Amino acid sequence: MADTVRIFDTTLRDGEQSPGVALTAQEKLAIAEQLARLGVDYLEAGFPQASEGDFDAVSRIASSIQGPSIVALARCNRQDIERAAQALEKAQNARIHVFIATSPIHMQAKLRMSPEEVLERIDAMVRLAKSYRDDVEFSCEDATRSHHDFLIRAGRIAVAAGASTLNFPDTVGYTSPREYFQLITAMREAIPDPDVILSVHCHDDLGMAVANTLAGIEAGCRQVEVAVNGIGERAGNASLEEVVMNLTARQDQYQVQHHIKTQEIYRASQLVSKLTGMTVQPNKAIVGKNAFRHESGIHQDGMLKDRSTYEIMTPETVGWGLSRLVLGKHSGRHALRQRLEELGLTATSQQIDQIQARIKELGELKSDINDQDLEAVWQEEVGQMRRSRHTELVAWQVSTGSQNHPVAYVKVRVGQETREDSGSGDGPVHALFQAFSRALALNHVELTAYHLSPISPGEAGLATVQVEINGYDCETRGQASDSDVMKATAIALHEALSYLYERTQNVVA
Ligand SMILES: CC(=O)SCCNC(=O)CCNC(=O)[C@H](O)C(C)(C)COP(=O)(O)OP(=O)(O)OC[C@H]1O[C@@H](n2cnc3c(N)ncnc32)[C@H](O)[C@@H]1OP(=O)(O)O
Ligand SMILES: CC(C)C(=O)C(=O)O
Repeated sequence: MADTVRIFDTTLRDGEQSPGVALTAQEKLAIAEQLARLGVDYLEAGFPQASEGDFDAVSRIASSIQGPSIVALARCNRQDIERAAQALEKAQNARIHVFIATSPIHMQAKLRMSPEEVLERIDAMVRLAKSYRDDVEFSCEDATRSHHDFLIRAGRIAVAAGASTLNFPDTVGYTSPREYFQLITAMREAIPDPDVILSVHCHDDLGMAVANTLAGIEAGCRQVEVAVNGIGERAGNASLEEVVMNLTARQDQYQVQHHIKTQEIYRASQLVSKLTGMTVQPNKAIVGKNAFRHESGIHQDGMLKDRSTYEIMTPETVGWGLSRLVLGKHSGRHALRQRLEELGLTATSQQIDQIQARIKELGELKSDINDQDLEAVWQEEVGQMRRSRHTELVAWQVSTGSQNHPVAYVKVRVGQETREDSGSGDGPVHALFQAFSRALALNHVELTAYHLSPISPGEAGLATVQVEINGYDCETRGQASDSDVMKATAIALHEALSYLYERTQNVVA
């Protein structure tokens, strides 16, 4: 184990701190399931004290996800730690992650605490966390702008109080590989206990997060905190896929093992991108659309003669799965099942029928159904984005143009009853929203956000629509993918509003 680096994924905590990203508990569960398939050792599910939604998401992940140890973040105060412990109650394996800043600027300007007060707080709060969970991690926020002597004192106190992992974050993405190597080396010399794991958590403000993380490993860190697609606060965190593939492709250099099933990387990247709405740049290492594409003649010639002339790893290693079966409207159930299996997705016979019907509809519009399309359909028919089955969308219609005000008509089935209604609005989305609200007799609802993202930019693929609706003391979301943007909009609106309808009728658990 000494030479195994633990992968601590913080996509759902620091990743969700990306400006503009807010995931529902259901979306977090879908990502958590994929992270478990990916094989992360630690899954930081959130910061329970931050909101009821965060608490709920951490609790749901803690009670349903098997495999990784589930982590909850807490400041060095009693309420945060108790809330984290409560959220983790049902987890088989769990860790409380306690942090406080140790740099002069953070202690003086932000915490307004003296260094001695900070040390006392670490001692008391790590002990408190330890009283709830055996596994406690302590992080010195802004470690790379902290004095080494102070970090050593803080680290020793945390270990004496029960922490078994010490994390030294480069919170503001300020350090360099050489400097970070020196910092971690100094910590390892001062705290040589092999049972205490040293950890890195690097931000990308100067584009150095992955390089600094690797320097930390070279200096002896055996835990890395990373996020899928490198998302996170400001410029983001070190990207999971880049760190892991460095360790894999450059085994000769780093000589450490990890537990990641690299074939699950691409799917994790796609899911996170889709649910967060943060698109992956085409030239992004490992998971960008162009990462394994070769354009120029000399490269293509080399590739045809021997792939290793221009590929230091194969796309299959990270799950790009070069599809050997082209899916389309003529595809049968066997081909669908096989491709789903290749993608690691399971479905019952009945679900395969539903997926096939959707694929045939899509195949009428698009000749080449790609894996993203298939996964989007799978998510909606089988996965965590499964549609509500309590109310059914029977029909919808929207009319708009330069000469007429946008109007919409909808027909929904609620139990045995069929309801029809219409609405008008400033635009077609608003008109549909009004029509659904009326049909479901929801008087106090507001459409607060509408996001549209093409899954395959530039291609005739599926567009994903996400809507957010407030009402009845609840904030809910709907999401749907279709090649017809208005159809996706109608399905997403119906999804979110029927959830609210079910709440008002107390059908939702
Ligand atoms: C580096 C990181 O990524 S740290 C994690 C960042 N993540 C988040 O902030 C999650 C989202 N945050 C939130 O929802 C809110 O900030 C909450 C619920 C946590 C706190 O909200 P509020 O009580 O309104 O406080 P606010 O955020 O304005 O200020 C933070 C307070 O925590 C204190 N604090 C900050 N870090 C710590 C810490 N590690 N330990 C103890 N206290 C801390 C600050 O000094 C400030 O205290 P003050 O109110 O006495 O001045
Ligand atoms: C809470 C810690 C680990 C953090 O996110 C940071 O310092 O960036």
